[in-house]
Amino acid sequence: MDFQIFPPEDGFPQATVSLPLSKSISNRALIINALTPNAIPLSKVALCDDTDAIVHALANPEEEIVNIGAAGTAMRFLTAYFAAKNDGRTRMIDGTGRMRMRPIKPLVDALRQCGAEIEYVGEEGYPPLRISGKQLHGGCITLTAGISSQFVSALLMTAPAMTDGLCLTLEGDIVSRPYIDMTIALMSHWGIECETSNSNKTISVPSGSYKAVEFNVEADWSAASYWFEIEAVSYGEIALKGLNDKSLQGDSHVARIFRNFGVEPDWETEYPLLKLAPSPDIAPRLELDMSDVPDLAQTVAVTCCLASVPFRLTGLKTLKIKETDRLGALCTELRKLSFVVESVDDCELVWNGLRIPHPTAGHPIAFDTYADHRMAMAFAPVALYVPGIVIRNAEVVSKSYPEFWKHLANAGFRIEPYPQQS
Ligand SMILES: O=C(O)C1=C[C@@H](OP(=O)(O)O)[C@@H](O)[C@H](O)C1
Ligand SMILES: C=C(OP(=O)(O)O)C(=O)O
Repeated sequence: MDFQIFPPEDGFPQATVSLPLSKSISNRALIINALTPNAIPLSKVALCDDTDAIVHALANPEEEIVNIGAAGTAMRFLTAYFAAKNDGRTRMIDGTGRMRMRPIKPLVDALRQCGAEIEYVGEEGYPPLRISGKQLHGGCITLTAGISSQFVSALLMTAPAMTDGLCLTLEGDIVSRPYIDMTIALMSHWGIECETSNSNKTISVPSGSYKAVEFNVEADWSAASYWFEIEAVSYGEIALKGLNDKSLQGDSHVARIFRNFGVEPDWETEYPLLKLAPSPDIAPRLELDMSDVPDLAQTVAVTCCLASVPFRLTGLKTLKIKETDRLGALCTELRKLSFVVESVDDCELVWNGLRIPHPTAGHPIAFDTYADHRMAMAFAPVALYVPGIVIRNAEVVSKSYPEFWKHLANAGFRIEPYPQQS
């Protein structure tokens, strides 16, 4: 379904938004709980496709084909989990067409070194995989850390179930480091302490049992980022229910990034209220290394364009292997708004302020979403700038934030189905 979006009539979005729960935290908590003897069930987890994929797979261990859809974390975490599950079962784990293009070789190689039996069903290095669950021995291994931190998290979480534990040395640059720190922090909550050494490049995990504990999942800071974007271009009144200042999520960094646009959360109010300074001191240009916060790249790039802030975002090499090639998708879609944004060396996104009008032939500007929830959510606020834009295949938001459109409507936006073009 395609949606046409109009801003609130008075131009000021107003809402108290009940943010979704963090899918990254939910997915880790579910895997760790599944490895915990007599675990205490989680009272709430994120309600979204990526978490549903893990909930379903864990609840149906007899299924021979595990379909995780488009969820990268589910593919990587469950590969390690099922490889280390000593139940003698063989399962095939598969996902969408795009998932079959997302690399998994470093994780498979590492698990094989730990004793796992995993085969590629199709192309070498990519899902689907055939996995036979067995007792892994673990040991000392090295892993390239520049493709996805999810490989590291998957290995760490399953390591206590390996007879010798795991000593993991990360090679090369480390992408998405805060997600590794999140994994280590959650394992500690469940009673397993990882030790880091060698400038944080070596992580040792003892063999042992997680302890049954209670746990509450935080609200999702990546989802909050779209509300920061809305505030930055509208002077709205947006309260973000459930948002935690002291968060395990690296994407909480969005609060610091958005100071560059004059937006700050007020933590003194009942729910954190986003505030835009009356005469915001907007950065003339942004230079940001995004390697710790790749999921914020779309939000920041679109906001910069709408706020006329030229930028250079670096550390983006993983964007090409996410739900879509996000570098290409951003350049193509921002071009529809006249912004000439360029991808440099497949790892940077640069806009020097150049704008070249893009003909619309009298039609509303329609943004393609490439089966990527973050494309839909980052471009929706453009309606404040060009009323009546269209977001194609708007249902993609269900990957992490199914209620996004409902929340946008609650904030005063008018959202109408738009006839699909053939
Ligand atoms: O571990 C996680 O929960 C995630 C890690 C990141 O992936 P990469 O490590 O592949 O960058 C991030 O983009 C993804 O949305 C969630
Ligand atoms: C990259 C993402 O998810 P995943 O890698 O888990 O599919 C995301 O949610 O932006």
